[in-house]
Amino acid sequence: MTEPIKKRLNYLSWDEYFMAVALLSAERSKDPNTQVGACIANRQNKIVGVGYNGFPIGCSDDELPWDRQGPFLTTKYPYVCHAELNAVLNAISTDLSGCRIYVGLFPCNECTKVIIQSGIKEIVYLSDKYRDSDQVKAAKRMLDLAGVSYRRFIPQRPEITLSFSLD
Ligand SMILES: O=c1ccn([C@H]2C[C@H](O)[C@@H](COP(=O)(O)O)O2)c(=O)[nH]1
Ligand SMILES: [Zn+2]
Repeated sequence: MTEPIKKRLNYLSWDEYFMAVALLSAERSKDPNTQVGACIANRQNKIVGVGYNGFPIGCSDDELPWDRQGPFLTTKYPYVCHAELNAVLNAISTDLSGCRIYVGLFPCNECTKVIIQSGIKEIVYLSDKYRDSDQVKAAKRMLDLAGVSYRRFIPQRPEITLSFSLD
């Protein structure tokens, strides 16, 4: 008798899958300093929205600045749409009740307002590199008040490799 073929065991967990989609989406970003991606999953573990940070539709990447410093209007900050905002706006529904959002970077206060208002109930993040900023402090204050939970994604593997080779 031949042994039955066993299922593959090295498959991605849901958390790994959605975080990987967020990180892949971030690869679309043209921000030279920080590329952020976001992936929204619903209660059935279906992806309902993805996004990354970039300038608004119709606003040429060649016209607007990517600078971080200098007078406000000469920097990227007044112009760039954040990944979480884009993911919510790209979502298939405006009602994201009970959904989770996977993000490469802890959301700022403005994204947090969008996340709360959309009905998203959990944030799973990778980096919290701006944890000491007022924006992130304000974000956490609002999330705590609104009962939106957040947890850091703790990788169980160092990387996921994708290959475009056919064989
Ligand atoms: O909630 C957030 C916060 C920031 N971003 C984007 C906006 C910018 O493109 C970069 C941050 O640039 P720094 O050079 O690190 O200041 O990240 C976002 O998408 N979501
Ligand atoms: Zn933001």
